[in-house]
Amino acid sequence: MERERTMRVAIVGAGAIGGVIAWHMAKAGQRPLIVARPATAALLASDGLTLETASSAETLSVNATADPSSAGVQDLVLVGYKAHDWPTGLDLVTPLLGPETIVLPMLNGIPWWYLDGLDAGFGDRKLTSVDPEGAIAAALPTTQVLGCVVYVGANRPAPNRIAWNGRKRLVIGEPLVPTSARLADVVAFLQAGGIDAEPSADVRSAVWHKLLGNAAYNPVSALTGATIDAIIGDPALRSVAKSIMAECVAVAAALGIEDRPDLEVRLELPPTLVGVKTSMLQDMEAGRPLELGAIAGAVAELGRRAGVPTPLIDCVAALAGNAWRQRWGAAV
Ligand SMILES: NC(=O)C1=CN([C@@H]2O[C@H](COP(=O)(O)OP(=O)(O)OC[C@H]3O[C@@H](n4cnc5c(N)ncnc54)[C@H](OP(=O)(O)O)[C@@H]3O)[C@@H](O)[C@H]2O)C=CC1
Ligand SMILES: CC(C)(CO)C(=O)C(=O)O
Repeated sequence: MERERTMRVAIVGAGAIGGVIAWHMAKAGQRPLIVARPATAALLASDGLTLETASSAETLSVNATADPSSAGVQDLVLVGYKAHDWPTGLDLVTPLLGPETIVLPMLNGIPWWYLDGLDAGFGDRKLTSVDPEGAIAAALPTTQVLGCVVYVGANRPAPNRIAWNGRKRLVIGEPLVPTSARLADVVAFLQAGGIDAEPSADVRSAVWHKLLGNAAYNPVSALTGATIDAIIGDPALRSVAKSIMAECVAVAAALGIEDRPDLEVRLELPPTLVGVKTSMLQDMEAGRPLELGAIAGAVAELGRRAGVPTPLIDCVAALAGNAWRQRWGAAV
């Protein structure tokens, strides 16, 4: 309880997900420090952070800075970058870190730390598709990281305005041990901040559970413009999504994940995802890079190491990357 009151907490990257989490924590009175690039930080500091839903909009004042070194060492740093922004975004994260700081990466896909701590011989621990130069692993020892799986639906129509579709669930777990006191502390702190945080004793299984949907829907949505319900409702796209899920399950099984989901059940649509554009479709429409490395490339990379082919994942990712280049004219 004492730790809860005195915890120094920063949220780096207040995009759609960081914004939803920051807004709820601010609403609960926790006032985390938001660290962002200068334009976003200035707007947040002057105009506050607005969360809008289908029926409401509320603006809260927030603490925001573009200068993490002025903030000093934090107890907990939540990071809301897309996977490919982590290497360049480290500059805003590292000044906040001391030896005891816990880093909570709120991201989709296979995280850079995935192979650290696994006994099986799948080659070295570096995942080229998500940490090409090893910069993230070098800056953030896995001992300081808590794994995190994000169940939130949101987009960001303006840098200080978040459109929220609902859900604010974070599944959090230790990468190297099943549980710990710090995991319980972080979960309790986030719950006190209004976040539906829950601990997982097997965060890698939780990563795969969520990834099945992202791998199946996000690249297909970027290619077709379809919302998730439209993909599931179209027999041909549903079949593609199901086959991608099957490839993911095969890779996960080869890596020792025991969860064998019924894919027809996995393809049932939760009401919260009706009409939802995936984050990758939002990126395709806005000309922002696609998060293909973490959501498709890393599955393929792990598959290669474990001897499991992923031809459909490779094909759909190649098509989505090519479609982005055709539309936006640069490398992705
Ligand atoms: N959106 C969604 O519904 C969901 C997203 N996710 C996952 O959550 C993660 C975050 O996604 P989301 O919130 O949508 O992403 P957004 O694109 O909305 O936000 C990304 C944030 O990162 C910041 N950023 C990017 N590059 C840098 C950099 N080099 N230095 C500093 N800041 C940087 C941006 O800053 P700036 O303000 O300056 O632009 C922005 O605040 C992703 O892995 C995504 O897949 C998971 C579930 C649902
Ligand atoms: C589950 C889903 C589709 C929710 O928005 C998501 O994770 C994403 O958009 O990347």
